[in-house]
Amino acid sequence: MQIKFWKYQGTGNDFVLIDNRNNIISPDNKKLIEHLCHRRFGIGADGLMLLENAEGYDFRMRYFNSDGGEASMCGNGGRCIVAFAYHLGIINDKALFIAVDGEHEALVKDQDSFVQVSLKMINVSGIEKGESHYYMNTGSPHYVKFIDSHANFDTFKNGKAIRYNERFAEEGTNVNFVSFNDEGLQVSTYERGVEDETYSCGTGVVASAISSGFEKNKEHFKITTKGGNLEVRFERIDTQNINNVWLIGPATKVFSGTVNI
Ligand SMILES: N[C@@H](CCC[C@H](N)C(=O)O)C(=O)O
Repeated sequence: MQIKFWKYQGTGNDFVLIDNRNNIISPDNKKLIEHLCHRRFGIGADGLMLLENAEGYDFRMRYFNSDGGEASMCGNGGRCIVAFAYHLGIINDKALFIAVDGEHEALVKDQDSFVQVSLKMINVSGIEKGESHYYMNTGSPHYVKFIDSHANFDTFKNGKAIRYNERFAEEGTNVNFVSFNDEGLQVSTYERGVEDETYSCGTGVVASAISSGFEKNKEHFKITTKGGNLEVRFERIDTQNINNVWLIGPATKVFSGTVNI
């Protein structure tokens, strides 16, 4: 059987998108999802998303890491699926959708070669502050560590060591490294479920901005990632509660095609 797919990327975090409103793919088919994301034997992506019907919402987002496992929230994926819904004509300049972590609003600005998507993320609470790290859930779990510079820094090696340490080995965590520059922040991320450094991670950039906000007493950051630039805004209620979190950046359709499944 052949199915149609679309490939999108948001600051280099890349995804296979499938319009699953007619249930053409079973979300339980882990092997197939892993195969479609494989960079040698499949289409190749950090993750796969199914756009599905959801009563009371424009659509449901189901996100899978490239290992085929249904994962927690993906911020860049959220921005890309909003662009996908816009290109399919499901939404105009606004969206309200449901994902694994709850409902999300989004705003769309068409820039011809890409779509600028502002995505409202969940409120963040229960923030852990350690000697040299922050740990929080921004839709997905994120460990954030500040480093002096990204020059010659090995995100894969250092990220993997934290992701597989005694505390995180079983459940996994995403690991972000943050350095400050004149523009704002530079962030690199090791992602669980991809088990590699990705070019960008939306929920990771949000966790990095919230952590940096405590250090710099700010509520708005411009962020550089390996795959491009993002912006994060939020409102700090107190040391444990962050509300009105927005992740803003480009989402681009790369190509579409059909694949045998
Ligand atoms: N790339 C994502 C995060 C995807 C989920 C993560 N790998 C996990 O399993 O926690 C993003 O842009 O937020």
